[in-house]
Amino acid sequence: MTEKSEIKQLDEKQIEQAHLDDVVEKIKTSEKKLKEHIDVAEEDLKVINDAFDDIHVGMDGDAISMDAALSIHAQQQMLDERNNSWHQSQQRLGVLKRLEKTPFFARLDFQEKGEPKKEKIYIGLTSFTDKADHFLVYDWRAPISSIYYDGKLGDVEYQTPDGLQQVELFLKRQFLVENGKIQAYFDTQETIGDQMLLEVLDGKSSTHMKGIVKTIQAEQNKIIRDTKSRLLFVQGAAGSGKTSAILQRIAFLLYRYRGTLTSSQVVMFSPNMLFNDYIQNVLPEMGEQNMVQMTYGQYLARRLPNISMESLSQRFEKQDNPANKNISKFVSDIEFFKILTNYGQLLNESGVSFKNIKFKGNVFISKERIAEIYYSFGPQYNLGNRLDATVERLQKMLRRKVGSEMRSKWVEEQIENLSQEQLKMLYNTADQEFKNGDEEHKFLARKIVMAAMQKVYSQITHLRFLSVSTNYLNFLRAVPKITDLSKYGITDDQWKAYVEDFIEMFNDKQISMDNLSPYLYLYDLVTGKHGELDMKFVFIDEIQDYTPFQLAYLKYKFPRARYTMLGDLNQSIFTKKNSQTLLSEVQGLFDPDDTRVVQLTHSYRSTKQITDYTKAILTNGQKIEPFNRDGDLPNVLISNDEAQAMDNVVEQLKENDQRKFTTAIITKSLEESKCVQKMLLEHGVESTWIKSENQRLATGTIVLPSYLAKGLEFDAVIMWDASEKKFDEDEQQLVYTIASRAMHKLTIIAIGELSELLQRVPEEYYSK
Ligand SMILES: Nc1ncnc2c1ncn2[C@@H]1O[C@H](COP(=O)(O)OP(=O)(O)OP(=O)(O)O)[C@@H](O)[C@H]1O
Repeated sequence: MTEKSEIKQLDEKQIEQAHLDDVVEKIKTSEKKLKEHIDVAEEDLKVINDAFDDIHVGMDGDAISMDAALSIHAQQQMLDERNNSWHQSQQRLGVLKRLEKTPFFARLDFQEKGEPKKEKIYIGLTSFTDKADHFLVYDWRAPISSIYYDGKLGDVEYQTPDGLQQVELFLKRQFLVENGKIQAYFDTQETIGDQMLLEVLDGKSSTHMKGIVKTIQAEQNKIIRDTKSRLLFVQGAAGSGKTSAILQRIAFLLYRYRGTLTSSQVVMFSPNMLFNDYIQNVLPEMGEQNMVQMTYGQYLARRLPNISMESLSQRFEKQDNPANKNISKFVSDIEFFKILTNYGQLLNESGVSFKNIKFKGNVFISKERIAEIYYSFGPQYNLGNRLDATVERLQKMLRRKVGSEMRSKWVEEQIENLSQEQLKMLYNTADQEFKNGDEEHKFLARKIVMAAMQKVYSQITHLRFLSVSTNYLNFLRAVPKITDLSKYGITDDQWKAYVEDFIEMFNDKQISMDNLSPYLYLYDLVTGKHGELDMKFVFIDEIQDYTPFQLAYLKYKFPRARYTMLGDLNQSIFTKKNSQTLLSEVQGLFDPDDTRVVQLTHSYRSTKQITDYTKAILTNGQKIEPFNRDGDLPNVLISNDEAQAMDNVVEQLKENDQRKFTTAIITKSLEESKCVQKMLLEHGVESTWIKSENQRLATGTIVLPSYLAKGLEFDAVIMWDASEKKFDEDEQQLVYTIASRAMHKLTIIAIGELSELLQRVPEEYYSK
């Protein structure tokens, strides 16, 4: 830089700083007003609450006058309103506090086509006005802000709710602001300058994910602002910012559809609960509420509270023989979903199984009778209303039985044996009078029968007469008759064994992941449950670990939602699926005109050296472009035995600690992670063993199995035991997933010979 331009920069920086100071002042004024507002609201709340207490005190006994009831209602309404307003003000105050530290991170100078004047705007985390329509800061999600993320200088356009708008862009300036001070600024020609991104990416990892508003890349911006697609399918390399982008997308949607979309209408399915914890701060930091968040397993499991399903580690460590693999593939595919859907239609004519309804140990309404009733309704009925009509009929039958049951022996006996205490309980009032003994007898008999029948009544309403498991079993048994299993490389005997397996597990109150979704789908079909119509956006992260059946089922459960599915077909660690087929199967569920597929190819997480190395692990992977950030070559440490390998780990940890890197030691299995943590302790090294997804990430060194590392990242990763024969050829994607968690430093530990999967990485990509 010449001396002159340096001075110019200095002046310019001072001018920008003065402007920033001015904005901060105004933000502070606004905060002050808001605080006053909050104080008043709190005072009001206190007054209303006190008044509430007075009303309660004024009530005598449990009888409550109409006036009091009305008054309570009015107070409650007021309370709710004030509470809401208090809550909103608090939230806004939180956002302003953050804005105060970094009021804006970018400036745009432009002129709209057809407008006489040039404009200058600043962009920040949220909009800020000091008077009506006078924007000192524009929200990063405002339509105009879009050109900051994807426009070059010159003629550019951006999408507004009314259509495309054209502008000429003269200046795009980025600011690095810390605690209200501009540290540096860059004027960039293209999209977000690499310089700024480099600053951000060079930072350290943490136990919680960070937002990326300041440096959203053009390719990510497309995903974030998409409002058209019914299915937005994002394939992105490890570390390409898929998760980051969708969290920004959720924030964008909540902004764009403010007033019609609430955070409870957005659901995100994530790979495990550890990951949920990892990302939970991103939205609140942008002043938005978190969406509904769960794992697919959790979503299903809550419907079968008494049955335990396969855990992540069981799923991961299951050793499948070839026959099981074929069956697993068959029951996971769309074809199987269709078979089940068609089977559901056949059930409208015959085949649904029921259980006897019992009363006092005897069959009260037999299953055959129930089936007769169920199929007595004409073909215009579907499964759902057929069941409703049956319930109604059964309840009617129950009511009709009351009379005859009242005359039965057990009732007689019970009345005779009633104690005074019990009698009192049965009477409506303590001094209830009857015309004669007969009337009293009848009264008591009815009471007793009704009480006993209440249980049956609720069994009927809760559909206990429907045998869900038998119906599922019937279906499984019918499969060989419906389709030719040999087409899928499955013999009849193998299928029989699969069915037997289901029975055995079910008797043990367990169900496999393969059976779980079809089981619930059949249940939904029979009970006629339609999905959750109110859900507007569904996000599915790590899509490669879902089966097509599961995705089809989710689509059935959220029929009106728009879907964003993201994944890295290079990281299928559960399904080991051929990536392209998954994509085409998913696309088959949606209208092609409403589908958009986006590829993110740049990998931001890791240094160029690490990305080059991990990329070389994949033999036929998706496209990956490293981001040009410099670091060490990955180091591969090969030792003769376990003790030496452990020494290597300890040495590496020391070095990482010195460089202030947080290290994760990632092992293949859960068992190994346990051993490693124990051995570390024997060496006097403290670490946290993450053994279940219900834990939280800890600071300091952690040890965890591969399948829990999904979606996470760490300054440094030590891959424990990439020895020969440790990984099968089809576990390439698993090795890739482990290695690609590293941001700044990757170390591979092996004993004896290095795994074949890593031997093919060219030598120039690592140091030995
Ligand atoms: N535009 C960006 N600006 C700054 N940092 C970014 C950007 N995009 C991604 N990153 C960073 O890159 C890292 C990886 O992002 P993220 O975890 O979202 O990727 P991913 O595609 O979900 O990865 P994976 O599939 O490996 O789990 C994170 O540290 C994230 O903050």
